[in-house]
Amino acid sequence: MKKITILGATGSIGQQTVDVCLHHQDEFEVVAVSAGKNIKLLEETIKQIKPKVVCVIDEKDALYLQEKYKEIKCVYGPEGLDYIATIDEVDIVLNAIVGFAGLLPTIHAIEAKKDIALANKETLVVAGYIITKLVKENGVKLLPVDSEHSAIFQSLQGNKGNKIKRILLTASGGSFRNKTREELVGVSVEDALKHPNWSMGAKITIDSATLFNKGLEVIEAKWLFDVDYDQIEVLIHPESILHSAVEYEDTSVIGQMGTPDMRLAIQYALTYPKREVLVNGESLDLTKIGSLTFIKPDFNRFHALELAYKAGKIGGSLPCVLNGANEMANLLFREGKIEFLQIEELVEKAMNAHQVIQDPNVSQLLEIDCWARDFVLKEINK
Ligand SMILES: NC(=O)C1=CN([C@@H]2O[C@H](COP(=O)(O)OP(=O)(O)OC[C@H]3O[C@@H](n4cnc5c(N)ncnc54)[C@H](OP(=O)(O)O)[C@@H]3O)[C@@H](O)[C@H]2O)C=CC1
Ligand SMILES: CC(=O)[C@@H](O)[C@H](O)COP(=O)(O)O
Ligand SMILES: [Mn+2]
Repeated sequence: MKKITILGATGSIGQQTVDVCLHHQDEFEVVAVSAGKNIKLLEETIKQIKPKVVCVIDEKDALYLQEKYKEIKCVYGPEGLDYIATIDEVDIVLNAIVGFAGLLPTIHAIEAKKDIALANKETLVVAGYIITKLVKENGVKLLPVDSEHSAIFQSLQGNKGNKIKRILLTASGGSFRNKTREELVGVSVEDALKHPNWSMGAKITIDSATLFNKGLEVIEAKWLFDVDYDQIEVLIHPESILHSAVEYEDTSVIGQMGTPDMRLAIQYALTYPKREVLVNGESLDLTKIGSLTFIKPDFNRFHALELAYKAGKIGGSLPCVLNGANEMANLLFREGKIEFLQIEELVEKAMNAHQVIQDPNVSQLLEIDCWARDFVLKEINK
């Protein structure tokens, strides 16, 4: 029986993880779950999976839950997250928290020698050099959940010792993939939230539309697979069927295809190296799809992608600035306070205003993240 903590259990990935675990109750026991503020969904989740421990953001929610569910231990805040990320009996922590908030629990879980199934890509973007070092030192597994990185990971199986020539990282192009840059002026939040192929949380859906999601994934791939940035090629692939691929030295390209269903990537991270039945999984019918399209992204149209390559190549504290500024700008757009194209403008301004620090430690990263968010807020209030 594998014992699991799910961080961010009330989110899109979190709920799909719950679904996977419910379908494999003979194999997985969910010991602990965390939520943010969605207490109603957390209560439904508690009834389904009966965890021993739950964590929420606010003390008042923890007190409410503790009163109602006396058999469960209810904790809260950053200390609560650290607690459930490090419970003795837990084998693997699936981190599906959105944003920078996922960093510290990942670090603490690794230090407590837990394997990590990582959906929270922001962890690797801001602290890839710290995380990969900790993973080695603590002898734990870091298993990708992000669909592209799961595809790459799957394409690497059976090829130990063979050098990667290139990674082909596919991108749907997001909600506005058919619009020119001029047509992006004045686009609505509602339209930006309509992803063509995936149903996901709001932040990542906006990131897909700006292509910051793909930019974050480029940096995520660099750390997960130990490649140089010029070995990572992004391809716009509107059908989202080839989830990514690896080219080897002999020019053979091995990829992973499937219908867009995150439960596969989640399940593979939890059952690796075994493959199991994906309950209600839809088989891919290539004859229905007919043809697959691949287009080289134009950096002028998808400027966010260019910014992410720049941040990744310069490295140090710059990816943390890109991430923090993007998180704030993404939120301001969703709140109707800025225009869509201002997201990348604000991120670029923050990057330009920042004095890069090489190898920042965790407390420096916390400060830099705050600085980048404040910078964006000050810019829009000028
Ligand atoms: N959704 C997808 O298909 C994919 C997502 N990912 C990545 O997975 C991560 C999660 O994405 P997704 O599931 O879409 O996001 P959601 O917004 O749907 O869920 C986020 C989860 O994190 C919780 N949360 C939010 N803020 C905090 C905080 N400050 N402290 C603690 N918990 C918090 C939320 O709680 P609550 O809602 O209760 O407030 C919720 O449980 C992201 O990093 C994303 O990039 C990667 C690939 C695909
Ligand atoms: C499902 C998943 O992994 C997302 O990160 C997805 O990749 C988003 O689609 P885009 O390719 O549009 O960014
Ligand atoms: Mn992805």
